Amino acid sequence: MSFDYDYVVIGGGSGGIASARRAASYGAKVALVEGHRLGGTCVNVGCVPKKMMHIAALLGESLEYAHRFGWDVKYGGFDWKSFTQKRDADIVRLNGIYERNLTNSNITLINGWAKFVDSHTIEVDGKQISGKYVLIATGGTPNTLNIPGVEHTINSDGFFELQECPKKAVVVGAGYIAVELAGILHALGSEVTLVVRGDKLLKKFDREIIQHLEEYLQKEGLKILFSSNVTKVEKTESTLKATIDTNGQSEEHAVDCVLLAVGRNPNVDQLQLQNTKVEQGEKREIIANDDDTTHDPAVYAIGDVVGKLELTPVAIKCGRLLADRLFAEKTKLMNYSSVPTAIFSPLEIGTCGLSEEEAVQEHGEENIKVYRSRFTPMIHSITKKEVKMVMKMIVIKDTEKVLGMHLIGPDSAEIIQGFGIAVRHGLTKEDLDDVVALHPSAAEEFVTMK
Ligand SMILES: Cc1cc2nc3c(=O)[nH]c(=O)nc-3n(C[C@H](O)[C@H](O)[C@H](O)COP(=O)(O)OP(=O)(O)OC[C@H]3O[C@@H](n4cnc5c(N)ncnc54)[C@H](O)[C@@H]3O)c2cc1C
Ligand SMILES: NC(=O)c1ccc[n+]([C@@H]2O[C@H](COP(=O)([O-])OP(=O)(O)OC[C@H]3O[C@@H](n4cnc5c(N)ncnc54)[C@H](O)[C@@H]3O)[C@@H](O)[C@H]2O)c1
Repeated sequence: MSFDYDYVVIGGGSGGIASARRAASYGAKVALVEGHRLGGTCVNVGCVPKKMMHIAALLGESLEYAHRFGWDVKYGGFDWKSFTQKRDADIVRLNGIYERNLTNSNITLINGWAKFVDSHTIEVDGKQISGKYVLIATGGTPNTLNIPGVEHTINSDGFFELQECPKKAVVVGAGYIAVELAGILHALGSEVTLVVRGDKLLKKFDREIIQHLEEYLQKEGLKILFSSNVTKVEKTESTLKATIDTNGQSEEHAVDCVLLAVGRNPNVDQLQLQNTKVEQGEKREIIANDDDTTHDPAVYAIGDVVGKLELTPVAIKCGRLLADRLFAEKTKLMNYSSVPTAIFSPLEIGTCGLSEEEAVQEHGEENIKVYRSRFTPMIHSITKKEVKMVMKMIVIKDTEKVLGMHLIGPDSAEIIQGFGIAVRHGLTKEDLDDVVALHPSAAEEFVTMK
């Protein structure tokens, strides 16, 4: 049987582009179909614009601190429009780079939404193409709530379209996106209420670290309502009215923005998967095996659409490893354990491996040991801001093999990327102690813990 292409990739986001380019580098004939903007969620409405806003928030904080370090700073406030225009222009620049990279890799870019005609055949705007292998890398879309007035709310996509900083905002959710966007909005001048269904933020993370975050955010003036739900949103003449139910008590809040960050759904609606043998799970995610195969032998799936670990570097790595296996006879599979990750809230959290709670559950409390360090970061010895840095290392008691490392404080994302190597490769506390400390730094605590 002959096909138009060796590899047809649906979705030009983090995973799709990485897989397409790796396949093309081995000489495969590749087509990539993208219905919207190249770069997908991460570049257009995710990691990249979010991180730019995180930087804007941190710079605002630095301005506050600068005069305590002797600088004469005139503080004129934050110009949301000017900043967001520059942010968006840079994203357009990135879209262009992605397009040029595809062209330079001899990949055929097809603009439009793909649907399956059969396992090997895709239709885009009435035109059909076939591929020996087809990759689904269509990512996800924001979830919503079934409440009256939901049409007046926005999600994370809408957040990046805001033309001005809302004076008052309600953010619903307790995951990565809710915490990051609430924290960033607060730091950029919004009065934020975070509405959390349960009794904690980020429930899969190390509890002690998250407690520190919860206390910090509240001390900074961000209001967190636990055991709460937004039950209704109404549009009034000048603002929105959000009804928030807390333990059965209802209260109305006049706000400019209600942002829902209540999880994401796999982006599968347009694919017409019924024309393939692909099967889906409870949340409609595509069921993919460890080698990214689906129930259809011609179709593979990676990234957010399979819902295993929704992070850009995970989608990229999966995409590249898959291309290695399909077109270069390599065998390596994705390893989902000990993936480092960060929260930019904007106080940073870095984490890799098991939380203390997970370690207790997996190994038993008597078999683990926790090293901790809690100190004032050097910058705050002068700013006098009362905020501590907390670092934790969880090890197996006998061997002192590192199971997890977690920290909260400035530069935590940068720090955990390096120390992730220790967790991923099963190093021991002794191995870490063997490394000479870099002084003065916060990171040195991880090689000097007692
Ligand atoms: C607000 C936010 C912040 C985030 N921050 C981070 C972060 O800091 N770090 C991190 O690691 N991760 C972050 N993420 C997660 C990260 O963005 C995703 O894990 C990553 O983008 C997933 O890549 P993907 O290739 O699976 O899908 P995507 O990047 O979503 O790409 C899928 C692409 O497929 C296209 N598509 C869909 N259906 C079709 C179709 N039928 N035909 C043609 N094209 C189609 C879409 O238009 C899209 O461009 C964030 C996400 C959000 C929402
Ligand atoms: N810094 C980063 O790396 C980063 C940043 C943003 C997103 N991401 C990735 O994107 C994924 C999606 O992020 P997310 O925040 O949308 O999802 P999430 O799974 O992290 O959190 C979803 C939140 O929504 C809440 N929720 C669900 N239904 C609800 C309801 N009906 N009412 C109230 N609350 C409800 C959940 O309790 C949870 O707190 C993350 O899991 C992460 O992998 C990563």
